[in-house]
Amino acid sequence: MFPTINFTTTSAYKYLADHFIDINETNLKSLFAEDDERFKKFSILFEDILVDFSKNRINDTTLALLIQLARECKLDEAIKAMFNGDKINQTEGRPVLHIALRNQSNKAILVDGKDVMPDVNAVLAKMQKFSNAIIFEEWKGYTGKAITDIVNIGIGGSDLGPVMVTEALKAYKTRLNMHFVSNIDGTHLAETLKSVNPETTLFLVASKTFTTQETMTNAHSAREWFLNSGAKTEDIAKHFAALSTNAKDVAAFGIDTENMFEFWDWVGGRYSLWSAIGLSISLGIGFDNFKQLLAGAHASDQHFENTSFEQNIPVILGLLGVWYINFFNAETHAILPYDQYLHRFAAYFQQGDMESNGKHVDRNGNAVDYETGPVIWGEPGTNGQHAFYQLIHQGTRLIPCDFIAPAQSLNPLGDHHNILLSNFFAQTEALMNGKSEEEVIKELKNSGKSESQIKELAPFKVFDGNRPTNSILLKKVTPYSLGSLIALYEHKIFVQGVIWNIFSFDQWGVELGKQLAQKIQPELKDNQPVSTHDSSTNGLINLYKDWR
Ligand SMILES: O=P(O)(O)OC[C@H]1O[C@@H](O)[C@@H](O)[C@@H](O)[C@@H]1O
Repeated sequence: MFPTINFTTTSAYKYLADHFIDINETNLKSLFAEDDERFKKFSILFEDILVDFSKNRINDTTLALLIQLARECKLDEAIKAMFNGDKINQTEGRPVLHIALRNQSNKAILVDGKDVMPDVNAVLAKMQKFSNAIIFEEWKGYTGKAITDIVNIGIGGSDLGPVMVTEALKAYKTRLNMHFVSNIDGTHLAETLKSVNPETTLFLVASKTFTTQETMTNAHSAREWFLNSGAKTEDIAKHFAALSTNAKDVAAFGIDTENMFEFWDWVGGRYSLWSAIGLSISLGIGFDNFKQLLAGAHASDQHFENTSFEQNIPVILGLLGVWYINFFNAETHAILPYDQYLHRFAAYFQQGDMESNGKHVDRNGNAVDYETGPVIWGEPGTNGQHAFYQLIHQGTRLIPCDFIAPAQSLNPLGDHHNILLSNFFAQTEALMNGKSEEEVIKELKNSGKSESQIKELAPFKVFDGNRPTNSILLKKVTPYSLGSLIALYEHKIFVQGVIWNIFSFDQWGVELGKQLAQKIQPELKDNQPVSTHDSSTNGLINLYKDWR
């Protein structure tokens, strides 16, 4: 296991703390003015993805110190440990091997002395065969009709990845209509079932554990709906498949284990879209495109594993995050894709990042005395511009943002893409440069305002600027480039977890609410008032009982 180091005790941290005082007084604009090479120096081209991090509040010294910090925290050893299959998810005693799921090199990866690749490849082959049978209409429903609709029932990692990717790659869609049901709110399933026909619908019950309450409740209700439509129990085999690590419970549910697509406990839920959980992706965009997604992610894995820290995108992005969170006290990080297809990208990484790095104890079990994972949020541009960008431009908080855009549109339509991209370029420029009082006054004068009006209005129109952004420009959103992009973000989260000395691959924080809900559920069966909770919880439950 790689060593546990409190990053605030490293020499790099101390140098960074001093250096921060200088940078905090330096303006990004002047950093650009001083250095013609800044863009060249602070951007990385990786295949068809350009990551421009030059509009960050850094100079050569900052970057060198951040990299020293990574070295002192033994990031190199941590990366090796993950790729080696060491049990780095220590609190659950498991390795972390989503990289094996997309290991196109087929190099052996050992878990407890056994190469996992033959099993990974066998499930991929099964997914290919199944996807093709459904897409090309060899597989028929119980009345002999081809499948037209897929309903994926899952939540968290068994939902967000497939939703995000099938939306992002809609332009590559097969003939199948995709639906995703996650919420335990009956509305989600009921509304979905209104639009599908039991004879032509395939349900994928996606759950790593196959015990998640929301998913199992939705799956049982879907089965009941199917059987109520006139189908028989033996017809379930044609209309239900399971994506899970839990063969026993899959069989108990009544799903033929022939229709079970397996994965393993070394795949974290929020890192599972590359596994059998990706079956909905493979059905939605075709297996060859799913393979391309894996290939793109594999390229990023190799980049992460083999590139020097100075040129390593996840390392740089991760360290920049640490710089803002731990030195500038930034609390949030916005992900802003200028691509409608990527509209669930930020939502996906809310789980990816916040469930991974929302931790308050270090790897020794001690409470940390520094901040860890940020709040991740975002919406696609330009919608965000007309909603919350006001706060990013003129609010009191520092919000580092990632701007993401493709150079080529998948729907070239008049001048739309140039307009979209002009906004993409303009926003980061505006956030960096801001608008000085002088400029504002000049502008107001030119618009014919009086001296007193100018004096009155000017303060509201000033933009401080100096607000940091990354620009990620993709040539085009393809299965391959999307796979690469997702994996770069995954590894960024890993880098930050190592610096913060926390376990990024467990998620104990989701358990308490689940436990309490299980205690409360039986109390809701009758109309007797409850008194076993605090007065607020009692009051709410009792009013609910009155009102329902
Ligand atoms: O895939 P299953 O096991 O249904 O879990 C679904 C989700 O449950 C949550 O409570 C978390 O643990 C997530 O990490 C997970 O993705």
